[in-house]
Amino acid sequence: MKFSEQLREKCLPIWRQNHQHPFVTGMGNGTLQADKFRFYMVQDYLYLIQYAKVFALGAVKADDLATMGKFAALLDGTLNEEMALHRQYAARFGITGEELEAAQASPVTLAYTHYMLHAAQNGTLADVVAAVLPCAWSYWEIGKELNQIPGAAEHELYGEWIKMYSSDEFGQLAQWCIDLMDEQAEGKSERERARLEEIFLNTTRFEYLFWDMAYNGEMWPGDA
Ligand SMILES: Cc1ncc(CO)c(N)n1
Repeated sequence: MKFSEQLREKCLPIWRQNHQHPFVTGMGNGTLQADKFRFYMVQDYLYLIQYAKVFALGAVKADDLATMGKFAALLDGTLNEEMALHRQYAARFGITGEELEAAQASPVTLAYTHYMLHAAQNGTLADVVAAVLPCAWSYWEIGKELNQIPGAAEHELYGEWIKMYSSDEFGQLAQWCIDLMDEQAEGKSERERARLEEIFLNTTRFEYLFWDMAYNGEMWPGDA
């Protein structure tokens, strides 16, 4: 079994919980309240700013030009395509790009992004990939699953989200991360593989916490 398959298998219970989270199922059947999505969109924008930096660290840690170029493409895709979706949604909610950028990160957004940056900054290229893989892979799977629901991709609010994450373009980037994980795990010691598993497990858990934080509008104590 490929290393990436082993990772996914080990996290399967949480992986399934991510797919079944009411935020996710609510986007699929259109019942998610718009204010929950608005909260998510702002937090996800802040998340993506830091996530983009993890891709930049991937370029720093790569030791061949092809891999550097791919991380540069992932960085560009995040800042200029994925975040353009968020900026469009924000405009519909009456929020400007500047307001988005200046928003306050929630405890979970901060913990998740700092965890990824810490793993990437202190680790090898394999650690960088293990940190970002659940993000790209689970969004692609969720996007494809929601896209199967008749009419979901045409929903006036959630349709664009579903189209973006189920797209072939997003899927190709996710697949590239999966393949790079397998390539990087080859020849690594048991100890190193265990560390990669731990990082993958933790960011998979953070994906769940992120959906939950968005669903419940969780902010800092004392903040609305
Ligand atoms: C929290 C989170 N995980 C993954 C993605 C996919 O890029 C995203 N936009 N947000």
